[in-house]
Amino acid sequence: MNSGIPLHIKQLVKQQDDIHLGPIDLELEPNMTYALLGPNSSGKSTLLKCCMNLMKPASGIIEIYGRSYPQDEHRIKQLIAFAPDPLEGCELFTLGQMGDMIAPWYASWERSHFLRRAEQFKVPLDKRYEKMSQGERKKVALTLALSTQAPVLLLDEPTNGLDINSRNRFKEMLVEDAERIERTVLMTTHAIEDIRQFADQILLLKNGRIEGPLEKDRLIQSWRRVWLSADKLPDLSVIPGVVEYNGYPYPHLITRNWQETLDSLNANQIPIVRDQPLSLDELMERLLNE
Ligand SMILES: Nc1ncnc2c1ncn2[C@@H]1O[C@H](COP(=O)(O)OP(=O)(O)OP(=O)(O)O)[C@@H](O)[C@H]1O
Repeated sequence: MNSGIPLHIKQLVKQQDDIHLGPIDLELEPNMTYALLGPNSSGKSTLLKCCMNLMKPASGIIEIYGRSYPQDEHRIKQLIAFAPDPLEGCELFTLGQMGDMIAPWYASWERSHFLRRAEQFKVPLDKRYEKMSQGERKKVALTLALSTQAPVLLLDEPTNGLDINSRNRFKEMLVEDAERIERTVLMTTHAIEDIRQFADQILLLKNGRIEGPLEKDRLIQSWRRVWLSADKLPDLSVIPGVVEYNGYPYPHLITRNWQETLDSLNANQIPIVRDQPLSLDELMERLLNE
């Protein structure tokens, strides 16, 4: 069992082409899955690569269980695994060969586990990466990363290109692993289904800064669309939590703090006709655009 913070980013700054990341401060807890969301080209993959020391930040410190680059690189590489999108420099190798190359890095690598993952994904061990489809390539990256059994897992758009069966197998693998090993997962994604199925916490990368972690279930409870009686409309300035009000065709508001809004509507004797949570899709869009 490792002690300390699985991934701790302190004051990271990175300039990459036309994007500027940072300063970023972030602490990830054990046994949590974090979904890192952000617009295209906002720097999500760049941040993951910095965590693997595949890209160097201009400044800042990245610690994995208290160990930092460059002095602890060897030990860190046993604690963290990365499924990039795509795997670079692997065109001529097969999954079997890549497994053999990676295995010595990880004390926790088990060949039987690796073979079972490959079988579950139905990805061939002897086909060269360059000849694989996009989905097969994704399964190679996931098989390798999961087989390390490392306590910190970085996944770049893990379900992008996966067929329905593979997606379900991937979910089963994460659940199965979570029952056996302590693992913190940080995944970038644009897929609402990934957020729904996998994420405990949401991280938003906006304008180079991280917002969050935001607890997914709490967000779902807090954000709500509320329809009001047209007879008695509120003075919105006195209702806390309201982020939007629309009078047509039926008066309704959107709140980011349902409990506070509810209490205030009740206190002001404003009748609620109906209320419902936002869809995850709308919720994430609003968070990203806020
Ligand atoms: N290998 C590279 N060489 C040069 N520039 C790169 C490279 N990879 C990414 N960039 C640049 O870094 C910036 C951030 O890209 P990054 O891939 O980190 O964004 P992202 O948020 O993961 O995007 P997406 O959601 O589209 O995958 C972009 O401006 C991109 O052009």
